[in-house]
Amino acid sequence: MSVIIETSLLRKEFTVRRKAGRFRRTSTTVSAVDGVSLSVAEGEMLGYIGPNGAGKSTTLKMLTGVLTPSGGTVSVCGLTPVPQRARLARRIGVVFGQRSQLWWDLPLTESFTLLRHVYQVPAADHAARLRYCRSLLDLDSFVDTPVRQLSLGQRMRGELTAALLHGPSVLFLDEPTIGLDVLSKQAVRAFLGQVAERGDTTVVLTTHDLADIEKLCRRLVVIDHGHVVHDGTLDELHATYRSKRRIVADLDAPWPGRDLPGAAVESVEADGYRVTLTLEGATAGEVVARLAQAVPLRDLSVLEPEIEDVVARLYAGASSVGTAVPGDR
Ligand SMILES: Nc1ncnc2c1ncn2[C@@H]1O[C@H](COP(=O)(O)OP(=O)(O)OP(=O)(O)O)[C@@H](O)[C@H]1O
Repeated sequence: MSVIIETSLLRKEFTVRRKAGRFRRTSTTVSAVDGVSLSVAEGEMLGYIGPNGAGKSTTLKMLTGVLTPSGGTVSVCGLTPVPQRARLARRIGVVFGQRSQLWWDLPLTESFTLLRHVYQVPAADHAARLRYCRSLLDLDSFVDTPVRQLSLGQRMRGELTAALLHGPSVLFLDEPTIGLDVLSKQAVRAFLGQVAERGDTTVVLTTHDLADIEKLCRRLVVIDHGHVVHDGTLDELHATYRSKRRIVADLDAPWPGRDLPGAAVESVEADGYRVTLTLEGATAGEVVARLAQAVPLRDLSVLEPEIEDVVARLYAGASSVGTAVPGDR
């Protein structure tokens, strides 16, 4: 697989000037992106996440040629984004939550036709891509409605179509599911899942909705204070942070307060009739068998580690040490 996005020690600093008294101004430098080195292979779907102000949007803006880096190198589709922005625009599609590429007063169909002319897409290619998006994103019921009358979910489906009509090699999505209702979220995720499966478009996705990541992205890059603090699969993230499976058991007698080999008692609730155990080295089956010997069981469930939990711990750890080294935790 060849590399389609590559950054090396990418940096962006902003100078912020503030009034300090009547005539004086002070200026401070904000380091928004501080040495990000990334390599994304063709066809990959990459989740790019981090807490507020971590540097995600600034990175995307440098990758799409909107912002000039302060240092380091960046290459997308073999092009340097800022000086080659016009050529890059033909190779990438962009959906940024705040900005629309649709014409507000026109129906979606007309925006799509205008975009065909902007990008000079051959009619047959345009028609094939539009057919694909119309059916997968279920656009038919609102494709003739002016954009300003669409719901947020409908508009987002239109935005995704608009971003794909010129057949980009890379799609940049900034918070594509933010504020969407459940059905639209599902539609957008299912569609992106299809795009990933086809494997001909590389996708970089930022989101605060970790379910997006869980459903779509095998690889996850976490950024905090401008630094990459994790780059790997979700499973690796769980392994690094030693995420544990848990067993919640409802009991027919109060918990006798015993040690169970291979598990740690996390909490005892409901007057001793509910116990939560964290698996430590033993399988769920082994622990359930030992539990059943210790006390009569009424009901139990095994909980998989929550991505929210592990990411919250990662953010907390990263923030407290500036540049986190997960292995040190
Ligand atoms: N134009 C700008 N001028 C000054 N500071 C900026 C500018 N743009 C971003 N910043 C600062 O750079 C840092 C990174 O911002 P960025 O928008 O990239 O974060 P983010 O991870 O996208 O956050 P969010 O999830 O809140 O959108 C923040 O401290 C932000 O205040």
